Amino acid sequence: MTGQSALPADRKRELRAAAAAARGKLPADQRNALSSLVCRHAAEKLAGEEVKTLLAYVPFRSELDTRPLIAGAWAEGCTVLLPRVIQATGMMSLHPVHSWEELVPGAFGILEPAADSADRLERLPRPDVIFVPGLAFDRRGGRLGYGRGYYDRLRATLDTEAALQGKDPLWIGLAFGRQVVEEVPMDDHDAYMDLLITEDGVIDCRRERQHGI
Ligand SMILES: Nc1nc2c(c(=O)[nH]1)N(C=O)[C@@H](CNc1ccc(C(=O)N[C@@H](CCC(=O)O)C(=O)O)cc1)CN2
Ligand SMILES: Nc1ncnc2c1ncn2[C@@H]1O[C@H](COP(=O)(O)OP(=O)(O)OP(=O)(O)O)[C@@H](O)[C@H]1O
Repeated sequence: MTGQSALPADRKRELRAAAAAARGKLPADQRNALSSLVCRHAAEKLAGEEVKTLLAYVPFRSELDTRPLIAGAWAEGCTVLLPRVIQATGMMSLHPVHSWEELVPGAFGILEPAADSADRLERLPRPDVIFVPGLAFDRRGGRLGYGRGYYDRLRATLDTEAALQGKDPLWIGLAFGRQVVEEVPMDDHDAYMDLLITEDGVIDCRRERQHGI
């Protein structure tokens, strides 16, 4: 990693580049092995939580491969929602997906539900769990994404709805252990994770924040 600059925006940019490079250096076979470990920890966590609906993401570039987690959720009869990026507004719409065949390459080449996918979040049960991608995380639940704020905006939207419905989804960051850093610089709008899952297991970020560690 390079030395710290004074401004959070500069530090984020530096960390983004370093984290993307570190993740990209993982050979594919290791990435697959670590991904299945992370997915196994995540599935175990879900089994204990009575999850009916979850929001997942389909990996791109050298991201952790979440596909075993999605396939496992289908097998368990969970409703799996996947996001579709709406570039014009910076928002994401959420759609139930039942098979890989329903996906098409969308913005940034990420596999997403097709644009004409009928169901939207408004008419759906809210996700009980949200799996969040990221370039880097810290143990307190700090997260660094690609810098477009999609998940921060989703959080803001869901928080407004939660105030009406009284139900908060569990936010879970998924990452390789090498993506966990000492501290991610966080702005006011940045959403903290509740849990972070790596190949080493589950980190309760809420507890880490409470105990100031
Ligand atoms: N698998 C997956 N799906 C996801 C996300 C993710 O991180 N992973 N996102 C999480 O938010 C959203 C997509 N966000 C993205 C934001 C920026 C870039 C991107 O290519 N950025 C340029 C930086 C320059 C620029 O801003 O154009 C780059 O990285 O080269 C890609 C995806 C929604 N879906
Ligand atoms: N709730 C929000 N409403 C409007 N704009 C927001 C909101 N949250 C974040 N933004 C904007 O999004 C931009 C990117 O934020 P940030 O650098 O934290 O992205 P990120 O979390 O790394 O990216 P991503 O979530 O796409 O992976 C910032 O310019 C920020 O002002």
